Amino acid sequence: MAKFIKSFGYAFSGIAYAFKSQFNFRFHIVALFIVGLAGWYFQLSANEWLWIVLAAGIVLLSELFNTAIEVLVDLVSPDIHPKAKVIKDTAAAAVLVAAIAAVLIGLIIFIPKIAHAA
Ligand SMILES: Nc1ncnc2c1ncn2[C@@H]1O[C@H](COP(=O)(O)OP(=O)(O)OP(=O)(O)O)[C@@H](O)[C@H]1O
Repeated sequence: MAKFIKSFGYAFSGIAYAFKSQFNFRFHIVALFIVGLAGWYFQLSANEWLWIVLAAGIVLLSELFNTAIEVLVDLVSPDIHPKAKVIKDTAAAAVLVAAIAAVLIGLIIFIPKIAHAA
């Protein structure tokens, strides 16, 4: 049990590192908070919340992997290397793809509600 709790501590320290070091991670947390407030205001259905949770999870997951990959590349290749560039750029692209999907999901859910309220 102590080992299980300890592993949570390690995971939270990873989240804390990403939060402190990555502007994008903080930006996505703020965006998620705003989406949460909007969801509460528009009284989203359970299905709509599921999509929001999935989108947010994928964005934060990709941010955390991107952070881990950046640190790993800096560790193994502190000097400039074309492959280090490809690895970092591809990891960043994964975040971009997740963020675009999340924005599209947000638009599909919120645009009809905003149009209806206007
Ligand atoms: N060792 C390297 N060799 C070649 N290109 C690199 C290297 N490190 C970084 N780069 C290039 O610079 C870009 C930015 O790298 P950096 O490590 O600053 O990441 P970042 O996305 O700006 O993250 P951070 O949030 O840490 O600033 C990378 O996407 C890559 O194109």
